[in-house]
Amino acid sequence: MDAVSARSSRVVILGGGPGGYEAALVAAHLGASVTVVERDGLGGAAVLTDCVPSKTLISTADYMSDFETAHHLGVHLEDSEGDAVADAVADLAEVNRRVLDLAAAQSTDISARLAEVGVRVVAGRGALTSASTVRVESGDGVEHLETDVVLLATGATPRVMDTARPDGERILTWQQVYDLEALPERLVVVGSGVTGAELAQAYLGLGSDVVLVSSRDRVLPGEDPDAAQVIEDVFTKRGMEVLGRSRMAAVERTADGVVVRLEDGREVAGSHALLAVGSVPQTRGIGLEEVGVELTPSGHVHVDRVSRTSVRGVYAAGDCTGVLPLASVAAMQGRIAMSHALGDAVAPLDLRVVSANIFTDPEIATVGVSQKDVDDEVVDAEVLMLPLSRNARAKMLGITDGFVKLFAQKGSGAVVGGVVVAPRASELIFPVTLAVQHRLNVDQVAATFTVYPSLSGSIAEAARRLHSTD
Ligand SMILES: Cc1cc2nc3c(=O)[nH]c(=O)nc-3n(C[C@H](O)[C@H](O)[C@H](O)COP(=O)(O)OP(=O)(O)OC[C@H]3O[C@@H](n4cnc5c(N)ncnc54)[C@H](O)[C@@H]3O)c2cc1C
Ligand SMILES: NC(=O)c1ccc[n+]([C@@H]2O[C@H](COP(=O)([O-])OP(=O)(O)OC[C@H]3O[C@@H](n4cnc5c(N)ncnc54)[C@H](O)[C@@H]3O)[C@@H](O)[C@H]2O)c1
Repeated sequence: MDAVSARSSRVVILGGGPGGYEAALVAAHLGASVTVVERDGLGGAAVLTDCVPSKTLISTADYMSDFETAHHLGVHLEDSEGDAVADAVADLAEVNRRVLDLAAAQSTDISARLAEVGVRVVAGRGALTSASTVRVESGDGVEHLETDVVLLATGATPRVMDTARPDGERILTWQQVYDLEALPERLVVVGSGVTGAELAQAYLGLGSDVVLVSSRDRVLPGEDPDAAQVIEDVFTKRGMEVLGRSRMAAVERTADGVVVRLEDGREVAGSHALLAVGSVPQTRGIGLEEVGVELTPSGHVHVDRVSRTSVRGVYAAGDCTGVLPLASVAAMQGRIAMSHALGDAVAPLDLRVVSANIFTDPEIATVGVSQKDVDDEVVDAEVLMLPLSRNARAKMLGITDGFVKLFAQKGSGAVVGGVVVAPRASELIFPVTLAVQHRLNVDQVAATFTVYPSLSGSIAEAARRLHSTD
């Protein structure tokens, strides 16, 4: 499609999360007439209930943990009488108000940006009636939108088990915790994936007693094993009870709280339970199968690397595709879809260069190939891991847990991946991402100046130690 036809094209996007709204911006920029149909609010689950709220909550928990480590740096907190102050106290109602206000403000900013570029937003639930017609049900009735291009960006929703039904009061999904007025006394978090690990540590930092029910051998299965070990050690060191190899069978209300029944018969009592047992894509009941859009056995929309579905003119992006459930990937898939559909230059999605971060304390940031790829001999790489405890800046900052790990291709020395476990690892991973994306070798990274003293000095040092003398 040339630029003229892009200008006369109509695009309808189902879902206003990062997959949907980033695509809308690109399509509007290319001159298309764009409508976003959104059921719950612009920004999607990412902004309203998942990514943004959890990271805002974690910011408060991180701030609180600084008080705990203050004495290591020679700081003692006293009240006006000169008596030692034992604890900082989080007012959860206030914290949650801040979380929800910030999410709402972010959603408003997205609305303003879409309005600025002329995108029409329809509040309602959309469904396909053909590859070129979308039916929208809203408070105002039913509308049928004719279109040339459809983008499905309907996201995912928390998985609910029949034996553990959330009630919004004591048994909660991660989307329901922001209505709590007081801190749970004893929170049982079920599921030790990224969502469970991040929120378990957040509530521990805020002052709850936390039990983490993990069905696997260790927390954060699927992540770098060295990084996951550091995080599990930090969890237990700070007083979290981690129950490994413990699969939840059911969660029930009791007179004054909840009981989590494990498959092996054990019971874990708590004041509240937080279910973090995964998500399901929102792809059912919206006409996809009827129109011929192919779904995978898990219910995700099957897409190729330019976000095409099995039906011409219908694209999909984000968590409904299950490609890699990250806001950044959803946004990239959405942008790629629109560039492809509207005839602009486009490079297919490249997952090898996605950087991701787990917002525990310390954070875990990763990019490129993984330890598993190396162990499984998918990639022939040298691995170098450098603990941060020997870094001068880390000592000054009181950082005891964490490391930098680099993967360098044997022979060429090209940096093909890395892991950083550190406070603000999300910021520190960027130089490694640059190296991976632009195929810099370890000598190029090592020869780049770093500030002294700095945590990033350990990245250059790791590269230096990977220098090959063959
Ligand atoms: C607790 C948690 C924390 C996370 N933290 C991070 C993080 O720190 N960084 C990161 O990169 N990723 C994070 N993620 C992942 C990230 O939130 C998702 O990858 C992202 O939301 C996917 O965006 P999306 O556009 O596909 O879908 P969503 O953000 O889910 O948006 C989809 C939207 O579509 C709407 N919708 C659905 N069906 C219809 C319909 N039929 N008609 C109209 N509208 C519809 C929904 O109402 C929703 O608003 C986190 C996830 C969770 C669960
Ligand atoms: N910081 C971030 O970027 C961030 C944060 C949260 C989520 N995410 C994205 O969302 C994806 C999904 O993460 P998630 O943690 O929500 O889901 P997940 O599916 O990765 O983890 C769910 C965990 O619950 C466990 N589980 C399932 N049933 C159980 C049971 N009955 N008892 C005990 N444990 C049980 C599973 O074994 C699994 O480890 C991540 O891979 C990531 O891409 C990203």
